[in-house]
Amino acid sequence: MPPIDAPPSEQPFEITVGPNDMPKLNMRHPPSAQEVCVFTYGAAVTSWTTRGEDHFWLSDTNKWEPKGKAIRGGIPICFPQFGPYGDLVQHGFARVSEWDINNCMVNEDGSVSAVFGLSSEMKDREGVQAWPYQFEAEYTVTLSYVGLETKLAVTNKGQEPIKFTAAFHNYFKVTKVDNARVFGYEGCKFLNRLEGDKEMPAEEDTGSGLLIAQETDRIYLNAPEELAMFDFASLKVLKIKKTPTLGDATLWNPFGAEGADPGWENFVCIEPACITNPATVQPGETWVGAQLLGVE
Ligand SMILES: O=P(O)(O)OC[C@H]1O[C@H](O)[C@H](O)[C@@H](O)[C@@H]1O
Repeated sequence: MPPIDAPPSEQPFEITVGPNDMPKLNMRHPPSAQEVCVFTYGAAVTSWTTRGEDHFWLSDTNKWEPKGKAIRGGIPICFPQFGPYGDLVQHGFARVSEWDINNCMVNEDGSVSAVFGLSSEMKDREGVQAWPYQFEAEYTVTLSYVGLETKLAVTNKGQEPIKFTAAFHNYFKVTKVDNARVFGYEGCKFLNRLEGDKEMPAEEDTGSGLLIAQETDRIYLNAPEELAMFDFASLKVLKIKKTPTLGDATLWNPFGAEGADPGWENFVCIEPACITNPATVQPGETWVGAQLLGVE
């Protein structure tokens, strides 16, 4: 790690403000030339770079107003509800709530972590009161030699079991959606969200990955712990490793459908999630879901 008097560009943590004075944390891991930016609004990762190259797509339409609208791009956190499956706002309140920065640390192995917190005690935070449970959520973002890890830990602080769905809504940047091939979903059945969540059989494994050639909105069931995406133009391989607690994974691109973000051609959403088998947390217990992202 850099010495304490290292130049500002090498310091691991820097809290600054983004558009409209929205607080954000820049975290660096100089030995691997990685950097990540996380806004406290939604604890939203908005960029992750290796040697200056960003792997996340961020919409040009973002208004950067912390007023109930999620930042589109990066990694919105869907919690405690994925999509419209429940009584809460679409994808839950975590992505439209202001999170605290609980801790920033250099770990023993030289990796760096930032920990964000949101709990039912923070009654002033957007949406929190709409969920009738006592909870403490901790979101840890870590940069290490292997890549970027995001980890959501949810502790039940109440007296009754908590049930929720969640996802890391990754917006991966691609040169063009049809240059991308997704690997890992071969052999998995999926719910087709475009056909009322109809369960579809697994597609044939062609060995050359899945091409998105039309509007796609799917929840893959029992998705493997490792997924990957290859971009033919940039020759970039992106690898996703997820914990078994995130049994599902989605695949989404609106492909120019009505209302699609004008930048739709440049992202593919692959979202490790627990949707079809919601998480249940007993009083006093903690549920943990994590993903590790790497690029080659
Ligand atoms: O527009 P948002 O609420 O951010 O949701 C964006 C997308 O998220 C997920 O990928 C869902 O499967 C899609 O159905 C949804 O359109």
